[in-house]
Amino acid sequence: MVETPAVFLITRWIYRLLRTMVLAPFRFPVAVSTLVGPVVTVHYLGWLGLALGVALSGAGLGVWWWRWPLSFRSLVVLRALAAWRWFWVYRRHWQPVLVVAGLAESYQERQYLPQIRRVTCSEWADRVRVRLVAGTAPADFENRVVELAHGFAAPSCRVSGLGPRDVVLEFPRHDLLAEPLDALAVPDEVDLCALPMGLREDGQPWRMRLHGTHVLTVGVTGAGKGSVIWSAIRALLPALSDGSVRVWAIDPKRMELSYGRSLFARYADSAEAAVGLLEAAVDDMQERAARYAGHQRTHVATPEDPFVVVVLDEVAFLTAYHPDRDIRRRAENAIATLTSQGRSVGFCVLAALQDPRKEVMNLRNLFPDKVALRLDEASQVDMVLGEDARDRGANAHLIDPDVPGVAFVRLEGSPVPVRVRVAYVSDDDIAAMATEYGPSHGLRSVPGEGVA
Ligand SMILES: Nc1ncnc2c1ncn2[C@@H]1O[C@H](COP(=O)(O)OP(=O)(O)OP(=O)(O)O)[C@@H](O)[C@H]1O
Repeated sequence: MVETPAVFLITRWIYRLLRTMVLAPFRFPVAVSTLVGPVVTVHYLGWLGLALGVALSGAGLGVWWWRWPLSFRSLVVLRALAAWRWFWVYRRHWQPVLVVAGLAESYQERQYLPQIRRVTCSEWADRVRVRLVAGTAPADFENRVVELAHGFAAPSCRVSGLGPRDVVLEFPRHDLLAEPLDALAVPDEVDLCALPMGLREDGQPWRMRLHGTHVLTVGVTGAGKGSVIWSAIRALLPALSDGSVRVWAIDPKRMELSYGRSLFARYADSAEAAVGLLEAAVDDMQERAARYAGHQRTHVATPEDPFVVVVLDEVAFLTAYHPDRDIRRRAENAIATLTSQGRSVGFCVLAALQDPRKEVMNLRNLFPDKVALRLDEASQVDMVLGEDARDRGANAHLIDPDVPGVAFVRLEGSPVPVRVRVAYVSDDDIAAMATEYGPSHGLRSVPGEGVA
């Protein structure tokens, strides 16, 4: 083994120290001027000058905070917080946490650590930009999100790539989704590509697309699947009353959707009727597709050609649990046809499911969008959100049972799953929705017999 001579080590330390001192005013101009400014002031103007300077700066900051609180918050408060968090949390614990988590690399008896490049704070999270050790990959961090979150005392950690050799670790400081959300206000206008559903963990509204897609909501019993369905229906209400959107509902449990029955253009609660409803949807869809062929490539929702949302609660009842094989086969065929052909002609399936295993539901890949509420096992997360989702922090199997309505979803254009909480639409809300929007919508449903 070759030992590095002490003189080399000392020279390297001195070089590093000098480099830090020279670069510090450029890297941390505010911190350096806050430290150096008072010393220079005392030197040239004395203590009275310093007192005056402090008073003037304090007054200036006060006016800034009072007149422009938003810019004060982002340019002063959050930056000061970032500097503090960099120093107190990340810098201080960086080496032990990374070594214990197995993210430090060794080469020829020397240890190489990924370097913190920058820490920034948003209202809800810290973002730590990290320079990787050459020869390592972002996936090393993705595989250690649980260790990193615990190591820096954060509720979770999410990793995203930022060009070659750079990753960003996002650590929430507190959980904005801890409290339940009441049902959201009914929007004035319906945007089928962005229905207001709840809140994202970064404090932004969570909006869900229905147009041009199908959505599968998966979660154990009591995870909040009903909230996803009802929040979507609530966001559609104005379009239900003007007739440009129609909801066809299948309610095998006869519990979830029956409250709002008067909102649905069609409703079925028995297996036979449910399959009839699905097949009727396929017929309508195919008739529309034939009409559009060669004339129209995209669907625009109008009362003449409404956007049809087929809401399917506990889809496994039809595809796996029903004793009649013929029912299961017909249901699967109809769902597969609707999901594979319905998107461009204005048919959308919004389905809920408890158990995502293949033997229960082998059509899940026909749903482009998934909502993963609390799940039983890690392997189920892979089934719903894809194999890489847990590596990116989407641990839906670790969602606390005390926070129903919390889920992971992938937003458009981003591979990183986002944690959201769907608003809770209570039975009273549903009753009020049915009273206000139901009768004018003119429902014709035959309970128990299915298709109206
Ligand atoms: N978004 C939410 N926010 C807060 N609490 C919720 C939310 N969604 C559901 N809950 C609570 O959890 C309970 C169960 O919810 P819900 O019936 O929607 O779950 P589910 O997934 O549909 O279950 P099941 O499969 O048994 O029907 C509700 O009665 C309510 O108290």
